[in-house]
Amino acid sequence: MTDHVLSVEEMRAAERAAMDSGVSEWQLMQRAGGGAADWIWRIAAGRAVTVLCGPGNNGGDGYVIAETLQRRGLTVTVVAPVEPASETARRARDGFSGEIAKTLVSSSGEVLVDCLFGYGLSRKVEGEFAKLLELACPSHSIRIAIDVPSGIFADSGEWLGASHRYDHTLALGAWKRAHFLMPARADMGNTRLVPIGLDLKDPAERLSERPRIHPPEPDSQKYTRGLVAVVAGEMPGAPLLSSLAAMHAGAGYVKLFSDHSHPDAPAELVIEDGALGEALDDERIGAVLIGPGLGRGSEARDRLRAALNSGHNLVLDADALHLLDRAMLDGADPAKMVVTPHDGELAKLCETFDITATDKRDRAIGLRDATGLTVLAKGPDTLLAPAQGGVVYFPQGSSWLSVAGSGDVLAGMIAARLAVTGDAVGATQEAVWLHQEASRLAGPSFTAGQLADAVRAALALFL
Ligand SMILES: NC(=O)C1=CN([C@@H]2O[C@H](COP(=O)(O)OP(=O)(O)OC[C@H]3O[C@@H](n4cnc5c(N)ncnc54)[C@H](OP(=O)(O)O)[C@@H]3O)[C@@H](O)[C@H]2O)[C@@H](O)CC1
Ligand SMILES: [K+]
Repeated sequence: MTDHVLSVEEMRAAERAAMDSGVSEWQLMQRAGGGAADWIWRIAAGRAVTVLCGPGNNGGDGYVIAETLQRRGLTVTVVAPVEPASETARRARDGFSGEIAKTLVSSSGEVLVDCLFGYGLSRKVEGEFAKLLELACPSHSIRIAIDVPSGIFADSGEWLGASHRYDHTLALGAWKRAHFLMPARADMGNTRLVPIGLDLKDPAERLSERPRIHPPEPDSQKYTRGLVAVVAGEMPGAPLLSSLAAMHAGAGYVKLFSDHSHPDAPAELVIEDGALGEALDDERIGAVLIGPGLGRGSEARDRLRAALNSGHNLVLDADALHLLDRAMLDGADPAKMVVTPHDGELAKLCETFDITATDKRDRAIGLRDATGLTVLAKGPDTLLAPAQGGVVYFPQGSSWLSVAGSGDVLAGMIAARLAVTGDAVGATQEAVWLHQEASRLAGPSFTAGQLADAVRAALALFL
C-alpha cells in the first residue's frame, strides 16, 4: 500500500471509494491532518508554527493540523487569505479555536506549514497567494509542505508559479507522481507518507521496493551464475568500467569483446578480440551490454546489429541509443532488452521513434509503447517503464552520482543482474538500488572507478 504512486484522478477515485465504503471526507481529513501533525510536532520540537491555509481541502488539513498542534501546547498562527470553499474545509476552520489572520505578520514563527494548495491546484499561483509564499518561505527556518508544495502540479512535478524550497514534504494518503519527478523532487526536502487508510489495489505506477538479492545456488558454476558479454567499440575506457561493475554485481563470468589492449584490466577479466558474431554465438551468455565507448560510425553500427541479432538478453546504453532505429529493431526481440537513456538520449530516441511527448515520464512510456522495450530513464529522477506496462519510481539517490562514467557503471550492473536472473525489470531495479547504495558507500566526490569498486560492498547490503 505504501508503494502506490497515484495520479490526481486515481487519488480522487480512491477517496471516493473510501467514502462509498462509509468513511466520510471529514474522517479522511482528520486522519490526514492528525497524521501530518504528528510529524510536524516532532520536527517543530517546541518551536512556534505558522500554518498557511488555502481555500480547498489542503487548507482544511491545515486547520486540523493547527488545532492539533495548539492543543499539544505549541504556539500556532494561522494565515488564511481567503475563506474555505468546501464544506469539509469550513468545518475544519470552524474547529480551529485560535485566531486566523488574513496576512502574515512578520516573524510569525520558525516552522512554516504550507497548506495553501494540494493536488487540487488548477492554475498558476499568483496574486495574494504568490505574495504570501514569497514572504513566508524565506522568513521561516523550517518549511514543511503538506501533500505537495503549493504551486506544484501533482501529476507532472512542474511548478505552476514561483518555486520555493522545502525541508520536508508530507504526502497524504498515497504518493503522487510529483514526489518522484523533477523539478518538484529537488525542492521537496525529506519526503514522508502519512497513511489515511485508503484501500488501494493493483497500482499501475509504484515505488520500487528495496530488493533482496539472492546468493548463487549451491550447485552454481561460473556459467550458470551469469555470463556477461560487454561489447566494446572505439573507446576502451567506458566498456572496461562497465565490465568492472558487472564483475562486482554478482556475475559469475565477465567477458569483454574488445580489439583494444587493456593494460589496466584486472587479470580476472577475459578479453577477447576477433569476429563479434562468432563470439556472441556462445549460448552460455546470459546478457550482452553494448553502447559504452561504442562510437557511432559504420563499424559501431555493425557491432550493434550483431548484438541485436544475437538473441541474448541485451542492455543498450550510450552510443547504442544514438544508433538504434526501427530498422535495427526489426527481427530483434525487444522483450529481452533494456535501454538506459539519460535525458539527452531519451530525447534523441523520441525523435527517432516519432514520440512527441515532452516530459520524462511520458517520453519513457511513449518509447516503451512504440518499441516494446523496457526503458530506464536515468537522471536525478530515474524511472522505469517496463515492457509489461506501468511505471516504477525510485527513492532519491545521491547527487554525487552525477559524475562521468556513472552510467557505464549502472549499465554494467544491469547486465550482470540480467545475466544472473534473466528478468529485465527485476534486474534493472536491483542495479539502480545497487548504484545508489554504492554511491553512499563510496562517500562524496567519488570517481566512476571508485563507484564500481564500491558495488561489491553495496551488494552485501541486499543479501
Ligand atoms: N478529498 C479528500 O477526501 C481528502 C483530501 N485531502 C486533502 O485535500 C487536498 C485536495 O483538496 P482539493 O481537491 O480541495 O484541492 P486543494 O489543493 O486544496 O485546492 C483546491 C482549491 O484551490 C483553488 N485553486 C486551485 N488552484 C488555485 C490557484 N492557482 N489560485 C487560487 N486558487 C486555486 C480551487 O479553486 P477552483 O479551481 O475550484 O476555482 C479550490 O478552491 C489534498 O492535497 C489533501 O491535502 C486530505 O485531507 C485527505 C482527504
Ligand atoms: K501544500
